[in-house]
Amino acid sequence: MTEQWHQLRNPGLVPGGSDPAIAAEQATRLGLDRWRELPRDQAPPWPNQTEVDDVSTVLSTVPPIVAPYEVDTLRAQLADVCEGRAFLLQGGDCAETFADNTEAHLLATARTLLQMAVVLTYGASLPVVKVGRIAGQYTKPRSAMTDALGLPVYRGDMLNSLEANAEARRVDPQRMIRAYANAAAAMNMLRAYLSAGTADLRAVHHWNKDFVKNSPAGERYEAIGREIDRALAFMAACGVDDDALHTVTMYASHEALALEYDRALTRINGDRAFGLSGHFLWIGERTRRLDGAHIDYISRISNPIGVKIGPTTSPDWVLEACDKLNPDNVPGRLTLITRMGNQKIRDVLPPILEKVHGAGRAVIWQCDPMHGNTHESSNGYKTRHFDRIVDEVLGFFEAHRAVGTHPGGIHIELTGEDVTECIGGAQALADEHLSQRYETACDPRLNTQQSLELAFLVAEMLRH
Ligand SMILES: O=C[C@H](O)[C@H](O)COP(=O)(O)O
Ligand SMILES: C=C(OP(=O)(O)O)C(=O)O
Ligand SMILES: [Mn+2]
Repeated sequence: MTEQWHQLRNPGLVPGGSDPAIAAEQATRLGLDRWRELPRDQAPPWPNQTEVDDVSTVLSTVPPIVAPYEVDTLRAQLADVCEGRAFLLQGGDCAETFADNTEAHLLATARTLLQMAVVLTYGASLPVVKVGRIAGQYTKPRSAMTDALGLPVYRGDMLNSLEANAEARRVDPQRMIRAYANAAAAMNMLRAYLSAGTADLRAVHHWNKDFVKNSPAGERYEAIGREIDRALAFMAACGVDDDALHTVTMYASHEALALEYDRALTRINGDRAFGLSGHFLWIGERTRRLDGAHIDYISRISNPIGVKIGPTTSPDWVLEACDKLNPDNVPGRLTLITRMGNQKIRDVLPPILEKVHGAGRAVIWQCDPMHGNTHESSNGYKTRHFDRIVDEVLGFFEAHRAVGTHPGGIHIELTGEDVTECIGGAQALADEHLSQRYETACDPRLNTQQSLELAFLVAEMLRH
């Protein structure tokens, strides 16, 4: 067993790793707390700093949610995405909640992602790296500080409660402990199920065949379904019975917004810091100022990281972000998640791609077709139209084709349940259906059928 193996799997065994004085000195050297002095958008209105510090102390000694070697493995797989040899599928709830952190909900999300991944693998003829918005997606940046009732806005279960009264909306530091416990339990369950045959490729394809059979738009997807069938039969005939067909790795990601939480779950390994609250952490559109706290924190951890970029992003800003977040130009380190809106992507994205590609920067380009396409329905629901979502992905592919860059992946808000939150799709959901099952704690998600339909459409785009 090599020294390196030991260090990666046993952070506590790193010489000095469990000594608080040495850990503090290393943290200072790595600048892990510099963010505390910087401007910070969307800072939680903590009622009591002493309580935040006490909770942080507790979280700084617990076993982390993920392990450093997993984080490094994901970074290596994302290097393949960056270099055009793989595709990245990321998805899950906009806001996970403690109440919905159930076996059924987690498995439904995982199952939907796996179903989408099989279709995309076939469409791209490339491996698909699977990352959930899962096991820790418990914070939300908001556009307004109060809601329609005049109450302090809901900021995600890690910070306050969705319940509509002033006391529930008070930000409570103890919720970080509950978030940790929920994330740890979710990660534990996912690891167990996904390594135990639940994710068997044939079973997943079988679920997809059910979708094709039952979807009103099934005919359109039948051809791809049949081709996958043939490919599986061919592999079986050749005697391929690899572990890869039976087990799956799903990585966990969330927005790094409550920096106290992510910092407390940061561990030092050798001379590197790892944010071990999740494998992949991203910074949102509302908190990406380059001189701000969020960008500073994330610049100092070794994880693969993402930054959302909206329609006002300039090519120069992106180059500066690359300098700051990936100065060594390591492939797989930085994912830029474009969320421009279907009406803007074709204008805003190409000049960014040209500049960044021209400068030789290693970047994964991922399309979030959700956050630029939100509107209010005629009956007052926050919703998204399936056609606009598909059109933004199409615009993303067109831009990459024109510039010659790799459309690396998609980032989707979805659930494996039959909710009615986004309109359109083969089920033809319309405004009047939204009230039937509108369950999201924040943004509208694609339901199972809409998610699979999107996967089939993206597979078609990948093939042509
Ligand atoms: O998930 C993203 C943001 O948190 C969300 O879109 C903000 O929603 P709001 O505009 O309702 O605050
Ligand atoms: C907050 C989110 O997105 P954005 O930062 O792109 O608005 C999100 O992904 O839920
Ligand atoms: Mn969202």
